[in-house]
Amino acid sequence: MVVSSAPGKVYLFGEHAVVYGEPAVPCAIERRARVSVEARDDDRIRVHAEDLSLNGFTVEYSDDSDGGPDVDVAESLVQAGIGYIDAAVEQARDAAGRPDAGFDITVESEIPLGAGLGSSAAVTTAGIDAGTRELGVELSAEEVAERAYQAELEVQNGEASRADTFCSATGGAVRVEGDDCRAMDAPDLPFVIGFDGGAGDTGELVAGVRALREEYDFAADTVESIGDVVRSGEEALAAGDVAELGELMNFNHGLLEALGVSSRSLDQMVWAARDAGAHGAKLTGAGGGGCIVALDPTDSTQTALRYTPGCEDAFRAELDTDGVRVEDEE
Ligand SMILES: Nc1ncnc2c1ncn2[C@@H]1O[C@H](COP(=O)(O)OP(=O)(O)O)[C@@H](O)[C@H]1O
Ligand SMILES: C[C@@](O)(CCOP(=O)(O)O)CC(=O)O
Ligand SMILES: [Mg+2]
Repeated sequence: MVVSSAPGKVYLFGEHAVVYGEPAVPCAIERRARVSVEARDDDRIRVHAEDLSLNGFTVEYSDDSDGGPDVDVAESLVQAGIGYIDAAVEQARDAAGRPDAGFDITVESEIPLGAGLGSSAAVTTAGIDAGTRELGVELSAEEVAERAYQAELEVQNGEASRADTFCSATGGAVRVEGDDCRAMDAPDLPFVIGFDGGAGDTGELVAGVRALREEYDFAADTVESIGDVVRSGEEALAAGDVAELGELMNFNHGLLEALGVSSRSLDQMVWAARDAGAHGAKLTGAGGGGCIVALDPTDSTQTALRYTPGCEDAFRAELDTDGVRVEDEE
């Protein structure tokens, strides 16, 4: 049995635009998904995922009953929910040259699902690491990142960047531009996260931006402008200029808003953070609902968010310099 864990992330800058080759800077945070994998004697997969509830049903997914998954919801919903785990299993089988390997899998996560904190990348990355180790294969963080990217690409219908998976695999702050992924020096940043309790569908939101970009030249220009904001953000990061970083985060949020991926509750939380004196605030991840990230070294933003309509939870997040790692091996 092997347990591996991998961190979630916030985007300081660049989500969505990164899908079209612009640079992005995600930062791993100390909230992890843990995946435990135990090889079976047969070729079956059994998944226990406490946090994955579909229409209120907790998922206990197994492919060993003739009637399909062992839950009381439509199979298509289960497949959508379980897609990342399935894709991680395929990657682990492929890496070990064991196409028929069966596993019992348990997923536990501190990362809200579909909220822009990269739960899918963390689960996929930890799953591939634990699955390959259980089969006696040890991959480097970069190899896990590559396979996790292929898995996300498959589940998200060919629409994914390397940003989430590389960040989750290596930890720290990273810079991703197309296939070029590298670690970045970053000062300790005072992240505050606001969560509206909701979720957005990454695949659908990415498809929406693609459609806008194809329909309007100014939407394509907006995507390129996000790239310009990221390049300025890199300079501010190198200079440790937190006030400038905040300004640029505000700008980045405005451009994402223009691309239609914000929501009323995300905007309310962004404004509450700015009113409370945060250096800046923006949505993180695909949007549609979920989380915002603000920079504030004081408690003001967290307190203000707690009283903001639409905000369900507000918490601080520390940069996690650790990427994917083994927690337990028997
Ligand atoms: N704890 C978990 N257990 C099982 N699957 C999970 C878990 N967390 C995330 N996932 C998978 O990731 C999907 C959410 O990913 P996504 O829409 O990309 O949002 P995000 O990556 O921002 O959290 C879920 O629908 C599910 O398939
Ligand atoms: C919108 C996007 O840039 C980030 C999605 O992040 P998340 O899955 O919402 O955490 C898509 C991608 O980079 O694959
Ligand atoms: Mg995701």
